[in-house]
Amino acid sequence: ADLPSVKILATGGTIAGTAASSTQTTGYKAGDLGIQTLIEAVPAMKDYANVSGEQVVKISSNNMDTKTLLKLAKRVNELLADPKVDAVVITHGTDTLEETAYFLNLVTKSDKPVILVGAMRPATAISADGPMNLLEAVRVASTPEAKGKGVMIVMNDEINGARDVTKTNTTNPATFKSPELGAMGYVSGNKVRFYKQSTKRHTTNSEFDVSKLETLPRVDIIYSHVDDDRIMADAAVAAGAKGIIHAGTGNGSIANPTMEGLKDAVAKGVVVVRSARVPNGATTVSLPMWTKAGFLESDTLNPQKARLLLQLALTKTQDPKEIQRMFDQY
Ligand SMILES: NC(=O)C[C@H](N)C(=O)O
Repeated sequence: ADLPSVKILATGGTIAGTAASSTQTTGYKAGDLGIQTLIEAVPAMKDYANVSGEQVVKISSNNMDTKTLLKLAKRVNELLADPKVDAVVITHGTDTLEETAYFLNLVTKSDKPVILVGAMRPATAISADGPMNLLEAVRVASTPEAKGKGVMIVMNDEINGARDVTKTNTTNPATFKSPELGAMGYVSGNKVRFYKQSTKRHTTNSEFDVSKLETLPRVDIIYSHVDDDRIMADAAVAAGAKGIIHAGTGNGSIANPTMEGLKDAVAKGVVVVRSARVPNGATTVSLPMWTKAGFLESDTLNPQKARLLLQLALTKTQDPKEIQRMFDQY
């Protein structure tokens, strides 16, 4: 009775996936099972928390969209404003798990724990990873130390911070890692152990607010490559993009023809941010002409997270200096 109250919001994903046989680990139906079935599969959760569930959507997370992100964020804020709710756990597909986690890290108005969890094997598989992951997510959510650390992903015995975590393997259960910057903690045996946390702004220290938003500005990602040209930049502008994230080669480098397209985009009022297709390291100014062109830099945010930050930034300002400040702080 004295245990914390944890609300589990379910969105679908492989953790709720079903396949025809116990050996099938690809080609299954993601998001098939409802939240009640997931809760019933892990009775041990009641040793750590009073859990209750709520189904938000039932999707495979490759289909996540702005509408659902905003709906989820608003519901999380509503629940955490309730003194009877101590923490929220969100079950989610792994494909875009890092994006939803980072988005919530920026817009959650509470220091109560918000933990995202998924699975790489469907619920019907031998050695399905979902039930243990869910138990560990609830355990972390119920730990007093989890408060105020920002949104986290708990999977495969690791606690990773929303800002630095990324999916690193297409099929392996040990897929969520914070390369180089490292995990925040472990769920190890009977202990939840924390070692570090991000110094970046998040949750109660964030300036972003979704409470009055119905949509977000369009921001496209351009992935650079050998033989790159300006066609994607022109297409983004034609589609009405208010921002472009350039996933550059190396330290956010840009091919000359693409550079021309992006310069024209800036001239039309589009905010261009240099990120990188390289998984580690901060994007810094390596050529003065990129600064002169008005391009901003994403720091260590990968392109998909830089996109979300730019979308939120554009709900507040168009001023490149202000937006660069945000990239430096979040
Ligand atoms: N492992 C998974 O959850 C993958 C699935 N396609 C999803 O993101 O919903």
